[in-house]
Amino acid sequence: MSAAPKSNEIYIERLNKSYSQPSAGELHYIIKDVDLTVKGGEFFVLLGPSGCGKSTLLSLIAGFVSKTSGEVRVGEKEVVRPGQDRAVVFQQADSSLFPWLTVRENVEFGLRMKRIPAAKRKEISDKYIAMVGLSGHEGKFPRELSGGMKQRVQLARVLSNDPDILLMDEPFGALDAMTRRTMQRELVNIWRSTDKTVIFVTHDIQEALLLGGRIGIMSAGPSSRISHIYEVPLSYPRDLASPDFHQLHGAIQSHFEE
Ligand SMILES: Nc1ncnc2c1ncn2[C@@H]1O[C@H](COP(=O)(O)OP(=O)(O)OP(=O)(O)O)[C@@H](O)[C@H]1O
Repeated sequence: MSAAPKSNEIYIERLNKSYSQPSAGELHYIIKDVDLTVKGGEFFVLLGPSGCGKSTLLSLIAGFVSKTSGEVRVGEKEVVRPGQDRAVVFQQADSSLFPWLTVRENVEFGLRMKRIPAAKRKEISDKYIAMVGLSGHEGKFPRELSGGMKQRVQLARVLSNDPDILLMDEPFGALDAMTRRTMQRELVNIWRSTDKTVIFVTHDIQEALLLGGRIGIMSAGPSSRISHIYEVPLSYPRDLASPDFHQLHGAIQSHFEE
């Protein structure tokens, strides 16, 4: 008898998403026949050119958009709507933080909704605010924070809700290079200290190689699919200057030059 699927595993089978094109009156496939299994606790990167359908695939897993056909399951459950088991981190923290709430109030928002008592809320928010390096900034409002700090608040809020799965859509795309590197390091540390499954969308090969245990290459759309999956046999923290890193970078780059 096979074991039941873990609640933080993601199964995608023959997944299609199409929109009808008003002019042609025919179906326009954004993604077509996508098959993917992401194991529990895995850090999986979706890499592809702009407009290929990465965000669409992530939104299908999040339950924000409905599929045209095929299957998306988390553990044994079919995804039909957003759920507390899956949290999404977007590129722009501005659109997800409440401007009238402080850092701590933003981080505790979901806990308050779940009616967690104040002392427990504080314990949890303290932990994640410290984890993302924002201790001492608890009383500030989003307008008083830099872009990188706002992104950390978003991450702390998502983590404090303790989702099994983190869906991240180019979360560091708007940050300057130095902050981005810091956030990448912190994310890897956080992921390694938990059992969370991460799906991370990017179009940056270097970022994919710094973070991912596996990297799924999405072909250019329309009718995009995952054309190749790379295993990344490099230990963390990844060394940008190592020959293995360089060699994998070149191999992945070649997919986008064909
Ligand atoms: N609601 C919609 N109706 C019609 N087409 C859509 C809709 N949403 C997305 N698309 C199209 O789907 C395609 C994929 O978009 P998506 O945002 O998933 O790509 P992406 O790979 O995440 O791009 P980027 O890296 O630029 O963010 C694009 O051609 C986009 O125009």
